[in-house]
Amino acid sequence: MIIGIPKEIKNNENRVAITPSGVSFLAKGGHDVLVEANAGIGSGFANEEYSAAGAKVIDTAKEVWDTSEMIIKVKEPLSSEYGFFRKGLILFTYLHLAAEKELAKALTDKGVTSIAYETIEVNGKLPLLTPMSEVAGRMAVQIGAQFLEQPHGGKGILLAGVPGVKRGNVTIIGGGIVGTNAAKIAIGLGASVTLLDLNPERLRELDNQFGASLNTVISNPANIEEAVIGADLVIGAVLIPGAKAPKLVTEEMVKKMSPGSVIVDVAIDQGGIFETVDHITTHDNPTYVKHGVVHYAVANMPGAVPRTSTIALTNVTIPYAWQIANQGAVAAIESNYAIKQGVNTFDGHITYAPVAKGLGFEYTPVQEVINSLSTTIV
Ligand SMILES: NC(=O)C1=CN([C@@H]2O[C@H](COP(=O)(O)OP(=O)(O)OC[C@H]3O[C@@H](n4cnc5c(N)ncnc54)[C@H](O)[C@@H]3O)[C@@H](O)[C@H]2O)C=CC1
Ligand SMILES: CC(=O)C(=O)O
Repeated sequence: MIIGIPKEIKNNENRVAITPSGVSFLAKGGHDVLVEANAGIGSGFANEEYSAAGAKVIDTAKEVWDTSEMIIKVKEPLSSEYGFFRKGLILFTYLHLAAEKELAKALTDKGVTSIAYETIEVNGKLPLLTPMSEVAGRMAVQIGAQFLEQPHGGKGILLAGVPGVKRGNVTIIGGGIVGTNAAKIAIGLGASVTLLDLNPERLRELDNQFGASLNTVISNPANIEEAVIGADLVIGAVLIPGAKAPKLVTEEMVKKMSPGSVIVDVAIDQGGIFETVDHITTHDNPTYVKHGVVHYAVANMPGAVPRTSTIALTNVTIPYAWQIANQGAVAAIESNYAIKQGVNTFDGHITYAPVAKGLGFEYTPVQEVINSLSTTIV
């Protein structure tokens, strides 16, 4: 198969979808890998390393998109890339379509086979989301600590406190991968940490893992309000796979937070959990202040630590890319349930139920679409 790796174009997105060792693996398997010139520079991988690994380095994004049967990316295509879509093209990347109506429309209008990293599922877990959630969870605390500093607009507190001065309060909403990693770092910094989740079993596991250094609280509106109002830093880490994130923190709650507190809405890629987060921010301009509270809502946080993130991401994506490249999309979808769960659009249909519901579009199971096709699709 011809596999294309365009350079990422989102603001400060320095990750790349494949490392030179990933290229070598695919190339040795007989696949042609086209890498756009300088796609790996931000992650510290030079064009020459890709060439040496067996890739063909291509000057323009257009040539990469137009020549490839499968495009592997990191982030969702931006509108300037929609013109490259065509029927049967396989797109393997993060998509977060529940928060991206125009993209969902463009993918279905053009009949792209889009396979989203974040909905590939194995035993109820999301293995292609996990490493980036680990990165973002760990980053959320260091970013929050930075914006609590007065020169960065915060109230001027040190999360760790010092002898004789109390520690800062960190509230984490959602106790999955992001939440657990945020808790680990916040506890390590010496903050007083409260974590809320809907799932009592998850809270039990976290209680066993962190002991008395973590307050675990069941998530409901009253408990969220209490934990948010008393916090210096609130981290949004909720996920309902594929679906738009629920707005759990209301504007009234944010108004009651003390001035100079900080919100880091990691779940912004699925729409965010704070009513007061009304737009996605960027690494260039990461925060805004509303009701005296600093809001951070960057949807590609791992893009700021690209070397770590690229290696962590490609560790988990390459085996799936390998299977899709070897078998073609239809056979890979039919033979691997994890890949089937990743398919968000196929032949003009939305094939992932929570995305369809979130966008108000019709849902068609991918197997139904495949069965209805009389012609063979790659
Ligand atoms: N902004 C960024 O750069 C990045 C964002 N993310 C996003 O972070 C979010 C969280 O991801 P993960 O931790 O991997 O998900 P996860 O599935 O591991 O954890 C989500 C947790 O939310 C809990 N939850 C669901 N409804 C809840 C409610 N009403 N109240 C409290 N907890 C609730 C679930 O029980 C689960 O424990 C996702 O939207 C993910 O895409 C991940 C990586 C980077
Ligand atoms: C999960 C995701 O969207 C990211 O790492 O950018």
